[in-house]
Amino acid sequence: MSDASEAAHGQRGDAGAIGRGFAASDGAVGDGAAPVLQTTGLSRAFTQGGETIHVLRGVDLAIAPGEIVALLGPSGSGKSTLLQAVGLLEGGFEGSIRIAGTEAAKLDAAGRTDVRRDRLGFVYQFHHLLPDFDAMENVVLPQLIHGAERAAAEDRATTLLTALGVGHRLRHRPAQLSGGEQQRVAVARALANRPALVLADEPTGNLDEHTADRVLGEFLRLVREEGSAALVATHNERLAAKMDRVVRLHEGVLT
Ligand SMILES: Nc1ncnc2c1ncn2[C@@H]1O[C@H](COP(=O)(O)OP(=O)(O)OP(=O)(O)O)[C@@H](O)[C@H]1O
Repeated sequence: MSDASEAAHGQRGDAGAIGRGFAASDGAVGDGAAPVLQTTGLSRAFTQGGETIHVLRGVDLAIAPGEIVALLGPSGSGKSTLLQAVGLLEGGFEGSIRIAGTEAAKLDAAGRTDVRRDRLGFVYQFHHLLPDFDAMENVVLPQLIHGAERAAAEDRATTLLTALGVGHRLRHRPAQLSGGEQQRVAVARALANRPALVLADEPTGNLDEHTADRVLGEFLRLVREEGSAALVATHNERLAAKMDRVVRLHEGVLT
């Protein structure tokens, strides 16, 4: 995937071909009862300056289709590390990650890119929108990369951006949008290709409390309407309580 298309998806990671259909699977895809995400014994350690930190120490997590799960934990507890692992953005972990039935360990770089593009949506604390493109194009581009026709992609972008309350800002570039508006565009982009699972890392962390509440409320409503599942890392207990389930990272495992 080119830098531009990675950025269009709001993701980073290893390279792979654009426009190839997602085919790799070893089982549960299409089975509505199967988890969209299942990690088993997921572990990750970092060695720095001779010291090894065991950040994840056997994380077992299953998320059902359409389920919205809050991932809580203090700073440094490993929330971002967990999201990067399940987003197939980082290697170096042990254990199993299955996304819609596909075992990540069995995928090569191109296969991981396909899963990210076809199954996952990403929202970060900072929007990572393409600065030279307006709101509409930021939501259209990932759909074009995914193989959509431009007219259909523009219709969907307009629908999503309007549902998020930024339908009057379609032709504004990111720098011409407020922080809350930028995050709403990032949410629309994450949902554009109807991902099975949205991974959100402090999606409202850079917004004031009032705006964070509104954007998170709109994010949750839209994710529910779209039928996607979500794993949302946050420090905020109050925001976490609005989700279907709360899991907590403590000393490398979920409690
Ligand atoms: N590439 C890396 N090399 C070395 N250590 C790392 C690396 N990435 C993360 N860590 C360490 O792993 C631990 C967990 O980091 P992580 O960013 O996952 O925490 P977090 O819960 O998301 O924190 P925050 O809420 O502050 O964003 C931290 O102690 C961090 O220093």
